Amino acid sequence: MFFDRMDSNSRESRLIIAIQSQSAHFLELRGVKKEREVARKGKNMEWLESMPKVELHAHLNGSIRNSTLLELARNLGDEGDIEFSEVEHVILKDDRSLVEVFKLFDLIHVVTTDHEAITRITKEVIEDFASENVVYIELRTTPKRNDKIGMSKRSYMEAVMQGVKAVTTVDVCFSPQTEQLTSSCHSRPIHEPCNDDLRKKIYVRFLLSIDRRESAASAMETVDLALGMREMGVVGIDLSGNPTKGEWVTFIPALEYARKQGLKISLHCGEVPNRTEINGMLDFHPDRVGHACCLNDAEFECLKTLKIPVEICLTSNIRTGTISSIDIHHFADLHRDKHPMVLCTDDAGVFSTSLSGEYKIAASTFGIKREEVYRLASDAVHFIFADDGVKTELRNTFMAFIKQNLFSDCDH
Ligand SMILES: CC(C)=CCNc1ncnc2c1ncn2[C@@H]1O[C@H](COP(=O)(O)O)[C@@H](O)[C@H]1O
Ligand SMILES: [Zn+2]
Repeated sequence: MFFDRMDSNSRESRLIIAIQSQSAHFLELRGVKKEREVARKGKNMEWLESMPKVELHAHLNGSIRNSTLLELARNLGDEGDIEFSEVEHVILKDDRSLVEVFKLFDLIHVVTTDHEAITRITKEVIEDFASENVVYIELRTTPKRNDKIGMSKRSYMEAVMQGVKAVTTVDVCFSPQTEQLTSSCHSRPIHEPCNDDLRKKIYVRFLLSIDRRESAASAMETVDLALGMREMGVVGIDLSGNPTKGEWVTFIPALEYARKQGLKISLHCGEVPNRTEINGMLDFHPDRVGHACCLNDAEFECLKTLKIPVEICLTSNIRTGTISSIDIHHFADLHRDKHPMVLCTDDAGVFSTSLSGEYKIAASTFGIKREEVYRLASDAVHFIFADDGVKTELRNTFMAFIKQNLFSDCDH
């Protein structure tokens, strides 16, 4: 009953879906075997947990804890709003195709889209990332309107901000304005892993997402909202959603307006082999792209020439079959060419992963040495959308960590 919105409306999208589901079984088997291998190799890599990390591609609702999702669904079931037994297996299923992932998102949104739930999810997601030493995160979320419960895009975002303020287990710096004044922000160094007595600290910034199913006017509303929330840490706009729906050209006016007003732009690019769209997006020259999986040789060369930083989401790509096997992932090519890129989770809850886990997979699959992993993690600071003050502090954090861990006995 939640899946009505998932109908595929074009011949092209039906074809893509058919191809992907045909190969899904084979890929799943291959994927599971590979994942086990990677987990075995990555066993002694706890140091990745304590390494400071920067997360630049995390969808708020995709990062929800499984336990929270189940609890919220059960509550709605108790109130008679949904049939819990119908949705439980959808939540608990582990391997999902691209189509199934978007079905799950529709379900997640039914369960999470009220102010209280959004506040809770935001708080938990920030705490979870901070607990694995993520020191800077750009969380992205799609502001939603639901007239039935009096939710506007603005009140949705206010609920998100309440969640940021509700975090108690770590220090959160989220507003460029108040950061200058708050003693716990710029004046105090970020938690050093060798000193567990210090409270952890995390910088939080937001990208507002435009869902590909939205209209041009609705996208413009999101951009206006983002512009009005810059003092609350909104730094950019993301275009995301089911890549077989909608057309990216619909959103060009809103994205151009956002850019003109000083917001940064990240686009989900090349999740499916849509040549016109991939080329259009590269021509637009966004500040970053997510995924960049289905680029042909010429497009890949163009990406490299333009030096557009790529948000790489290994587990997401493998789980959804966007990339058939981890060892042919374009991470290796980009890494070899020193192309700007950053490892990210995409949807840590939906894909049961973590940022440390993504580094673990990259290090063990592609044989990257510890010093090189440190470089990869610290280079991410170049591509963040926050201001230079934050960049400087993050650079110092990484330098201190690397010094301590390469030249001392602090045991990790
Ligand atoms: C199947 C597949 C390739 C998934 C992985 N990558 C994704 N691609 C495009 N949009 C996404 C992806 N993961 C999450 N989203 C977007 O983020 C939303 C969830 O977070 P939020 O409600 O914006 O807080 C989803 O509904 C979707 O619009
Ligand atoms: Zn994404």
